[in-house]
Amino acid sequence: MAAESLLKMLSASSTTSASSLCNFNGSSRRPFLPSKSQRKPINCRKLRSLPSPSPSSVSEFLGNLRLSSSPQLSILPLKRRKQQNSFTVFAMAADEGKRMFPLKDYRNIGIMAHIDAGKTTTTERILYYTGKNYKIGEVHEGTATMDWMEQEQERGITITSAATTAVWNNHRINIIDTPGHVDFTLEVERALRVLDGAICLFDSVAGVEPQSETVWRQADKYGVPRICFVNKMDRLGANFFRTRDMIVTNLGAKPLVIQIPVGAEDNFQGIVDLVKMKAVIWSGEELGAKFSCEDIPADLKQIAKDYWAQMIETVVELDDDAMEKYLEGVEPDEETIKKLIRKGTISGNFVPVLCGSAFKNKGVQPLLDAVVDYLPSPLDLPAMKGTDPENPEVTIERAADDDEPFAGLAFKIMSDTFVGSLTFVRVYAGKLAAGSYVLNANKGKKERIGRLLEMHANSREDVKVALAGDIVALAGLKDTITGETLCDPDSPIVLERMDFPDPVIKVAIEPKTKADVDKMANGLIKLAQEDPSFHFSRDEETNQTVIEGMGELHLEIIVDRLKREFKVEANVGAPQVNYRESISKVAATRYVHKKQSGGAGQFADITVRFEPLEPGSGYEFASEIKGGAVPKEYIPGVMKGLEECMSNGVLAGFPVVDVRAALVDGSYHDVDSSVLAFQLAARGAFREGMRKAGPRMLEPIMKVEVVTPEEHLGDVIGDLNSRRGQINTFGDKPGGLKVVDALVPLAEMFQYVSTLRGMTKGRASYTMQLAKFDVVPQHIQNQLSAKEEAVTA
Ligand SMILES: Nc1nc2c(ncn2[C@@H]2O[C@H](COP(=O)(O)OP(=O)(O)OP(=O)(O)O)[C@@H](O)[C@H]2O)c(=O)[nH]1
Repeated sequence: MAAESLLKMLSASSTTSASSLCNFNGSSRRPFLPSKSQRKPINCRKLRSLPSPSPSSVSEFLGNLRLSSSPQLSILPLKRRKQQNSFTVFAMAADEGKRMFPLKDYRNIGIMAHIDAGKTTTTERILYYTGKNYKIGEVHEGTATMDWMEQEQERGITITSAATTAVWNNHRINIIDTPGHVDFTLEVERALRVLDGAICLFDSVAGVEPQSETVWRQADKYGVPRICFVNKMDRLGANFFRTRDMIVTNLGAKPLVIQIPVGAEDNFQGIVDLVKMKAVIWSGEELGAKFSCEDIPADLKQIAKDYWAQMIETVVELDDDAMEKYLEGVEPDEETIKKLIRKGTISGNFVPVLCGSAFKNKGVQPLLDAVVDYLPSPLDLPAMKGTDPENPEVTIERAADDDEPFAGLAFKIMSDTFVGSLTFVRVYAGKLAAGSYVLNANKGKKERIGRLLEMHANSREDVKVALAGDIVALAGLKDTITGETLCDPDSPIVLERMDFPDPVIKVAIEPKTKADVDKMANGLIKLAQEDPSFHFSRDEETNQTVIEGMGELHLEIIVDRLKREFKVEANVGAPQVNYRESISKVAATRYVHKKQSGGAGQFADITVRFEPLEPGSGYEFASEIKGGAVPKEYIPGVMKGLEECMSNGVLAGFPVVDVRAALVDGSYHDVDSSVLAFQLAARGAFREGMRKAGPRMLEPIMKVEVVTPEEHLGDVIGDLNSRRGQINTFGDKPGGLKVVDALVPLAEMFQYVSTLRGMTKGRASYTMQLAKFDVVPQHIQNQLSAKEEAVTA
């Protein structure tokens, strides 16, 4: 929101319904005071009197005004006239490029959860309590301006945007969006790549669910420090302690219980804060409901003591001094406990566990306090690593510091109604200025930064400069796609790339009319730019366009977006599995490419050894030539020839994976040899060598979890067996439900949703995710090869 419009809005307001929300940290939320050198008064308005300017309501009112505005602005109370019950407010803006929030007060976080665990509800509550975006709307009831209406309209977008900024206790919290559905695992992956810490949300009835396990492992992979929030404590069947146990058994993690619930289900009232050894009890369920800090209820005193002791014994282990004192009978004070919880969380020793009910507005403020207290700032994490684009062997580091050369990572591209397409960038080091040129280090191309936008809870704002630690959306980039590095052209660096999973499913798609042909091509290019797990290509044999993605839902959404956003009507074929091809043994082959048909001849002689690699290794090429048997200048020809073939296996034309090809020997002719001749020889060597190396087909195997009422259990299992499923475990879920875990080939899972619905009268549900690639049974491999032969004949 522009500073001027914020001030207009402020001066239009006369009262606010300040509820006396006590600050959980004990102190009131004091407005943030920038240092003198950072201040640049842009305007000043005197606000009229507050109805009851008690210290807490004044402080909260000011906090609300400030928090709902941009973090670039600060609202400062300068004068409070006791007799007149009024005070004066200044709005201040930091100079462009100067920090309002020191980097140590930044938190870049994501909220990760299984579908329906309450991520959206919790995020909404966080935005409410940090920005009071809805309250501000109420303040202006009746005085709404067109400006405000526009903001309101935009709110839907900003809330669903890839990142939004909020402020809590003088800390800037950037919240990065992560979806719950497994087809969009990639979205979670790329969010994890750029965030510094995460809240893992669990449904206290269901406990740790399959998608929570997946995102947990992803967070492990990126070493992301986490805190857990056991949500939905108000639901029938809520069980905090069972969820805590599942964090141990299902995730193999070490939970540190720092809160226990007061009551559960209908009677859920609040929490016991074990750090303070106080109960926090909410008096209502509505947004902004009051809470009070009280003594721990008598029936919880013992259990609170036990968990307190567990917590203390765990944290003092991190500090010799604290441990020694504790052994001597001196309990650590609150500050020390918090410091040690923070240390252990950031180093991954344990995960603090909290609880609440986002829906009933209980537990959200302490959760925000925990984000500030325990999750890391960019300064707590190691410097970002990258490589020199000219020399990938050379590692370069960029510390989180405004004075370092600029380096940022594009982690999401999103179409936007207002500015076309937005590229979300995490700035790791240095400064990024609107209107400047940066280098796309992956492509070696310069890009001009048109606009820089900061997304807030209820607004978006043009900023001139983004600083280390910021997450901003850039408008106007032409060539940059997700996962690429933008950097200072004078100090190039390629940051560690994100891993993008390869698509596992594909469908043919055909424009309905000629008019749709160009529109479809344009739409597909844009969608593939946004989403690296979506690919499209032209199948030369069938002359069809093929789109590939992570699941049926993923592709359904792509087709739907083509229709809605790009106005393309298309016919869509049946989904097919993206098989892979690999080999089972080592084989070497010699291939001589020789042609003498008048004019210059062609000669290349190579020996290539093909070796199977570990699953997930992809394809590798190596030259083991000694003594110049194949001159250096011809080796790229061999590499290219082999690489071309790797997308087209010898069995049924599927991509080849987990293979190492080593050029081990060869010979050449002074006149007739050329790069092209070696390229053609490599193709011949591939065809022959792969056949000798025991080629085999691999298929995606899904981990499927079905939750069903007991009476349909038999049908569900019988059906999974008929789909080549391998049942792994059975279990119980609250409410008399049974849970079945199985591994089933993706090829057998198309349209499973409707079969399951029919079989159980809509009472069962399932989730599935890619578990591994496995060898296709011989009879199915034969069928697929025969099909391929028929197409190519
Ligand atoms: N009883 C109860 N219901 C909740 C709570 N939090 C969320 N819900 C409800 O659970 C359902 C799912 O909540 P969402 O916030 O949409 O969950 P989500 O994790 O964002 O879901 P996806 O975006 O689909 O992954 C909604 O009906 C919410 O009202 C809670 O604390 N208690």
